[in-house]
Amino acid sequence: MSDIDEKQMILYAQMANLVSLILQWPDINLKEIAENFSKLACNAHTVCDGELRPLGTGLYPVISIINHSCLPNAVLVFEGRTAVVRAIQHIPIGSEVMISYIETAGNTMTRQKALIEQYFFNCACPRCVKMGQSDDVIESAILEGYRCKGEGCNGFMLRDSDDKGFICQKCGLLRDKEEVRQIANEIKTLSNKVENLAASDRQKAVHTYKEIEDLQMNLFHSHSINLMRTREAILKILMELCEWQEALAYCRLTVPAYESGSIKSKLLLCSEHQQNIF
Ligand SMILES: C[S@@+](CC[C@H](N)C(=O)[O-])C[C@H]1O[C@@H](n2cnc3c(N)ncnc32)[C@H](O)[C@@H]1O
Repeated sequence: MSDIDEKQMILYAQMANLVSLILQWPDINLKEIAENFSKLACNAHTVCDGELRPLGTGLYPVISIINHSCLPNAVLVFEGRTAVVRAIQHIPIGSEVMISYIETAGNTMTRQKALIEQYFFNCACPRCVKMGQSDDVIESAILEGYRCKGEGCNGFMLRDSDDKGFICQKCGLLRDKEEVRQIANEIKTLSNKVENLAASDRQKAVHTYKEIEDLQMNLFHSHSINLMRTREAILKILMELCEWQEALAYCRLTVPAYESGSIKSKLLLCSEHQQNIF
């Protein structure tokens, strides 16, 4: 409980009060109920269907002893209500089975933030202990950084020391920060628009997401998470529209971001996703 921030504590206390109001037991221990809510948050898992849509929360005592790694060797999937842990690589006898509690397609800071906020711990996995080291900086620049505009260059870019923009670490080309800002603003405007469209007009939503995709292809590295998320959104709507061939093409486009570096756990889910569609 000591690791939980104040806002979360207040939420647990409010939930405990609600339980007390419903049960009306004279000797109810509010602190104990709040503690139980915090234990549930750290040990429960989101139960998803075959298309990774969340169905609810489940507490599985055996699964809850499995630790987290941002470089997992297994994934947790659900067959109905049954939780299944599936190896995604050879796990030698005596090695620890590790799953990921969070979306692994994110840079170290993003992942650490998610783990602290949702599970209240500082991750000490082999990927997180490399934070700030060159491998980690490169992975972050690929997943969340900008694209080099040099013809055929797929280098990653880092902010230049004069703060004029971003320098490609492969060919040395500078990308002006004003240009980056302008495209980012256009993407933001379209993203605000598309949120309202997704429920009301799917065709228009796909059209707008494709405009965002074009801008993001110009702005971000080809393995960018932002680009992948836009493609996942297009894929979801195409599936709802039963546009299977185009959905398959988009499903395949989302794979490279997961293949980059170490994000292979999601691949298994992605291939399952494809099997469910086709
Ligand atoms: C679902 S439990 C996992 C089992 C737990 N280690 C145990 O002994 O019961 C989740 C808790 O394990 C710890 N944990 C899991 N993965 C970790 C990691 N990669 N780094 C640090 N702590 C971790 C955290 O305290 C987290 O709240």
